[in-house]
Amino acid sequence: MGHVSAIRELDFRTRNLGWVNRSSVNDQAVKERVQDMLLSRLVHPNHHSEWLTRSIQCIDLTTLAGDDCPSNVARLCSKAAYPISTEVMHHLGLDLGILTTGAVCVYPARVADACLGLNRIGATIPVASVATGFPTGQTSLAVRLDEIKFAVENGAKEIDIVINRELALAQKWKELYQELVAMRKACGESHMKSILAVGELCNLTNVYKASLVAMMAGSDFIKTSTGKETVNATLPIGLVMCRAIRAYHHKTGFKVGFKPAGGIRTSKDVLQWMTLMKEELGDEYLTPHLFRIGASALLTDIERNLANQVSGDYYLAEEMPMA
Ligand SMILES: O=C[C@H](O)COP(=O)(O)O
Repeated sequence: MGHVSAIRELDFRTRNLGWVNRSSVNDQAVKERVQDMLLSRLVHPNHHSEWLTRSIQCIDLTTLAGDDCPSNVARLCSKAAYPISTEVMHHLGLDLGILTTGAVCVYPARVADACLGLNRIGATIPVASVATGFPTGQTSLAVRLDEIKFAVENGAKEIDIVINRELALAQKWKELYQELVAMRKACGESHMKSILAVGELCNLTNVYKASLVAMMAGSDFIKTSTGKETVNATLPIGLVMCRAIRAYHHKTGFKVGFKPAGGIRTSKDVLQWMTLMKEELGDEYLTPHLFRIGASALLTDIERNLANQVSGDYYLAEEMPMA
């Protein structure tokens, strides 16, 4: 059962603020679990190519710059549709066109350009839009909801909203839940990915509580960061969010996806994040309907690593096509 369609029938019966208020996180145990994972659970080098290729399908290929324009968004769309070179695809035994990124992610004003860019090359990759005053969310709720509607009307199938940090820091979980329910409604048929901006939530207990509230309000994904905070996606924070996803699934039966984002730039980073997903949530969470990686520069590094497997040469980032 899909979370989005189900939530309408639910009448929000999954809201359980008592559970939120009672929750707490043991920081030391989180640290030890992550250290153990990094020491003993990482992917064997023989499987790196396979895992890196798999990771490409989970990337939300992102551009969120003040100077974004139709031409760089069109290039992003081509890169999303053809993420690695023909030569590397051939070496991996893959047909051209079969491997794409999970989505392209842009500002609301660039959604129409992204839809056009993808249509022109016949790609059916979803367009994700950030919204609700990204990255800070510092505007009225009415304006934040209008921005969601604008992105949806322009063709965004996924909306990456930011939560109201003030409400989370003040422990106003009911008010945060109500805002998120309003955002969920504004998203309509489009998926809602809720960005917690974890680097601004002060502690891991707040990260866990905000994760629960976002899921109770109907988020399809919970996402770590905007990429604009001082602290973005870290493995301890990711572990806490994965545990919240697991607990929520056990209690309600809903599987919510996870999107680490911000500062994920290397193949080594992505292999660590994939290990976390596999260890904490299982293989099913290594697929694009439950796992996305928000990244602007990661794909180039993956491409360099895959090209190295083919030729034995190590290329500079600028030597990669459309890097
Ligand atoms: O949601 C995606 C992030 O904004 C991307 O962050 P990044 O530029 O650090 O990869």
